[in-house]
Amino acid sequence: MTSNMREKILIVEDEFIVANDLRIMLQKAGYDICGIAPSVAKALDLIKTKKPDWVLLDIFLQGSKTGIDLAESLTEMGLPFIYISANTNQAILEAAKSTQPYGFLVKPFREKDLLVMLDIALYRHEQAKKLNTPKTLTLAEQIAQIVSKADGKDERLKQVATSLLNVVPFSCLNITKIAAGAENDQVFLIKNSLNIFQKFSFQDMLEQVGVSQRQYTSWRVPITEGRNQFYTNFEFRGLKMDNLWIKALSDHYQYQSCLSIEVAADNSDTYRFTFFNAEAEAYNQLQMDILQRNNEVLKSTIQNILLFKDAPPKTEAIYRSGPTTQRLTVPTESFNGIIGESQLLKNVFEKISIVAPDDTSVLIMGESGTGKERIAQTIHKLSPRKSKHLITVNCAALPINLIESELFGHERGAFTGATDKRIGKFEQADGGTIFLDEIGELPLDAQVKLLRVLQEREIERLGGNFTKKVNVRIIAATNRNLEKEVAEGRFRLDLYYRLNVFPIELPPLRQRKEDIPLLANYFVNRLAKKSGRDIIAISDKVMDELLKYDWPGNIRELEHLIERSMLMTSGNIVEYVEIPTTAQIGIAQAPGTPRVMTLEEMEREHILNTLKMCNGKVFGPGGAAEMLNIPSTTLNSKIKKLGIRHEFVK
Ligand SMILES: Nc1ncnc2c1ncn2[C@@H]1O[C@H](COP(=O)(O)OP(=O)(O)OP(=O)(O)O)[C@@H](O)[C@H]1O
Repeated sequence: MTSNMREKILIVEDEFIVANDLRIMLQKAGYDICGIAPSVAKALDLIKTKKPDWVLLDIFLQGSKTGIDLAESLTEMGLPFIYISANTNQAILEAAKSTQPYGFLVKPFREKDLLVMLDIALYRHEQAKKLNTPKTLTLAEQIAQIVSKADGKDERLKQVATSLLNVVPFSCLNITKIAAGAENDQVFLIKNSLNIFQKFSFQDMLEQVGVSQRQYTSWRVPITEGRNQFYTNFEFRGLKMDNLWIKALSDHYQYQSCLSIEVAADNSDTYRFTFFNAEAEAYNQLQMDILQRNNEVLKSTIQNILLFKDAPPKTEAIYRSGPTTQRLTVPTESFNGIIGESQLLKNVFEKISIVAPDDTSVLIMGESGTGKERIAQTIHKLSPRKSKHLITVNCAALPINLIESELFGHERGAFTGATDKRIGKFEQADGGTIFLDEIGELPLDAQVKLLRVLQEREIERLGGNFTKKVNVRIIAATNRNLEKEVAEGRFRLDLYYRLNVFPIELPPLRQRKEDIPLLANYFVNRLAKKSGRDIIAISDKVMDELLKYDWPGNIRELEHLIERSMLMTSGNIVEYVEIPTTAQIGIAQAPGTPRVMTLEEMEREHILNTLKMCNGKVFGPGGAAEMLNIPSTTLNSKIKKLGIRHEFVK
């Protein structure tokens, strides 16, 4: 690995012994330690006078300011930093993560861990500088974008809730006006098991929880309760005793902690944001500080979304209503075969344009069906390697015992059954690009070998005793949260850092609903051409239904649904679409007459139940495939097709 050995490092740490140990280790490795600061104030002084290249910082320091406060100033100054802390509390990790560090090392650590972490951080920082990587949007930037969107109020509120998840973990957000008798001026955003938010009005919520309006009124819910405070464990139980509404809500959804913050609107009304969590210790002062610093952002949510009245439905649309003979304007391909014009997708196009011409590794993150493979194909197509192969490997579809031989090849006789020599995918991709889909599924042994390819650019066939140089660009994709996989020991940290040099996050379809009409028309047109039919339009009613649905299976689900709708269309206008019911996607179904499940729904439910029984295990003995008596590759493709999310699959 190449390190820039004379990098100047500032250590911000209040425990002298730890700081001194760090200094000795780093100096021995050739770094220049330009100072040790026990507090944020001292650190800021030293930064001015000593001009470090890097900062290593602890979280809890002398004085009232924390390392997380300092991190914000470092970001403004463009100074890269790594946390070194003994604290592994989930809430603190979340708060630290929101400051976008180059790494987090947990004390006590081995000297080797420190040096590897720094080496990788330096490498990533160099790459980021070289590529001028657009930094991930801050919360304020994300919310400014959401506020200016044309989406309806509820949709934008749900998007705000999703963005807030980056700085504070919660399963429910309640925004309420603080005034006597203003209980109707409140909304609840509840996260379901698929991480999708649903909006409930006060009345809806009373119904959900099973509380009558009269009960609520008789409880005299204290209106000033919870001003800028967080309640965990004991205190939360105390709060429930004082506030029967919070008790009813929390008992119903099993919340065990909450955090409340007040925000004043321009019209002098005050609103309270209360976050609820099922963990008993989800909240602490750090998150409160972050939210207080973002007070303006919360205020903008009230001013521009909550108090905003939805305009009557747009009349201008590219789809047509009623029987019509006028042909649809079919979108031309927006960006090299990727359809969509939303701002979120345009940000992705910009990133692709920056990274495609380079050899940098790319990590594409996004839910299943968001188009990760398509993005990988586009990057390859726009790169100087376009005339060479793009080899795709789905790491989840490979049987565990064959993964290494698939990727790196094997010599004849390398293992029982290896009757012939095999050229692995890396060798096949030599000169071109390899796309490693579902990289999060790669077993740890294969991860070690992959790391070696990334570092040394060489492979070794199984059973071979020589190494071979390969010139391959790596694009990886995942629909898992790789950081969580790292934290739980299933994914190597060093490999994560190597792959995460240039991350591209693909937003789910529900966050860019403005792309739905374009995509729907594109699929109708494409399928009509393929089947030689003359289907020319989608009715307004169908398009409205498409726009209302949350699309847990994203673009793949939309494509399948359009395909099915077209089969049921006899004329030349798509007038019927069978949107999956909420019951199918894991949300409680509204009361009403029970309906008969379709075979596909039954299949989905049966697979989900089996996965739950097997703790998400698909392959191997005791796995879901074995129980269902089908090949694991078949089960895997059914899981994909039915839009079963990876939370259910381990
Ligand atoms: N922007 C787009 N425009 C047109 N078609 C798209 C777009 N994005 C995805 N698709 C289509 O949607 C389907 C799913 O896309 P893709 O296979 O790339 O998703 P994925 O994120 O890789 O899914 P998975 O994680 O399940 O492998 C494909 O048929 C693809 O062609």
